[in-house]
Amino acid sequence: MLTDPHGRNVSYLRLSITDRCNLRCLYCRPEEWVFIPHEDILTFEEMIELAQAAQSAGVEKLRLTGGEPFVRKGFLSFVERLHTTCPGLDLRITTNGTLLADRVRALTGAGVNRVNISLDTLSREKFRTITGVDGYGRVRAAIEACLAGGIRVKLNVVAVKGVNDDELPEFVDFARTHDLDVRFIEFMPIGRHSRWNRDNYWPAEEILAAVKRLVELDAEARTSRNGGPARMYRIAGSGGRIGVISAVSNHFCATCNRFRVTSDGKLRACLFSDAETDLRAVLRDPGHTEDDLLALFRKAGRDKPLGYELLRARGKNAVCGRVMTAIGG
Ligand SMILES: Nc1nc2c(ncn2[C@@H]2O[C@H](COP(=O)(O)OP(=O)(O)OP(=O)(O)O)[C@@H](O)[C@H]2O)c(=O)[nH]1
Ligand SMILES: C[S@@+](CC[C@H](N)C(=O)[O-])C[C@H]1O[C@@H](n2cnc3c(N)ncnc32)[C@H](O)[C@@H]1O
Ligand code: SF4
Ligand code: SF4
Repeated sequence: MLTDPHGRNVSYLRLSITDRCNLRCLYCRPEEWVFIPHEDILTFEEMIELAQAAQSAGVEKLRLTGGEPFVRKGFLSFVERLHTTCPGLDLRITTNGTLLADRVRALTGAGVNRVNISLDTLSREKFRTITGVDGYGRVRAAIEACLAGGIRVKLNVVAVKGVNDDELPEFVDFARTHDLDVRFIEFMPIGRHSRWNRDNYWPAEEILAAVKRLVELDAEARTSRNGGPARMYRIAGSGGRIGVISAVSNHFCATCNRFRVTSDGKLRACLFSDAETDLRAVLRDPGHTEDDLLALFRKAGRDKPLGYELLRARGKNAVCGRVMTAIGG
């Protein structure tokens, strides 16, 4: 088990499959961006080796993210191989949902039965404004296909004042009528060109207060030890839940259980820290063994920061330089 000086254990790894994406969400990355060169991206074989090493180090849950994981050619066969090679690893995916609708059966066959889908608006027009693409219908179709196919869905909504604060009632209604989790994520000041500012930042407590004016909420206890940072509330009389991820206002770093690996093989012990450990160099060294990777994991664990301290120290700048599409969220 990987532990750090703050008494935290790492049991959850987020692996970015690619930094490429078919959307250009305004809160996530700048219009123009230089992608990581192809040869620097880990091969699927390298990713599988990494997942095996992580499992040996005590990782129980692996989230595949991006960029958009489904844009990478061969992604589904990779998931299948991962499922076979690392039985027992809880496989999850975070996706924008645009390429998902007709892949649901293949996903369940590959052992994935929980998917987090990002959707920041319930308006087709606004979707186009936020993402630059007319893809709203495809995401809605993916949600319906997942629910019909037995995949549990959580919706991720990045809460941006002046963009989607007017849609709170519609999202609450969506959670209630679809019996699913809708989680509002505080907009984080990530990436050198972040559009984050005090005016568009919508704090979780304000969101919760506004939801409580609409419906009665019952706080839910955390049940999974590999769970994420969301605080969840059940909408009274419904199977739907509302959650907040208060990454800026109310840090959850004291219980942080995760590492991240970027698609170019850099281990980040904290989302907010650009301190990275180069796993790719080890993976591409013909003489390497799993122990070499484990030694790097342990070292990164020992140096894992408390992200909120970095947030506090950032002044007016973004908390880190890498963009979200490259880190994986
Ligand atoms: N600051 C911070 N934000 C996080 C962390 N983990 C996830 N997030 C953010 O939470 C949002 C939702 O992330 P997801 O990819 O759905 O993952 P998750 O919330 O861990 O998912 P579950 O395992 O289903 O709870 C994204 O914006 C992430 O950047 C974390 O450790 N620190
Ligand atoms: C970087 S995306 C990658 C996976 C996939 N493309 C998607 O959108 O779900 C992972 C998560 O990060 C969230 N995200 C991106 N930029 C963010 C920001 N600046 N603040 C908060 N969350 C952000 C997205 O909404 C998404 O839920
Ligand atoms: S990586 Fe996800 S959040 Fe970022 S632009 Fe793509 S779809 Fe949007
Ligand atoms: S900010 Fe860093 S330390 Fe805090 S919860 Fe997120 S990843 Fe963990």
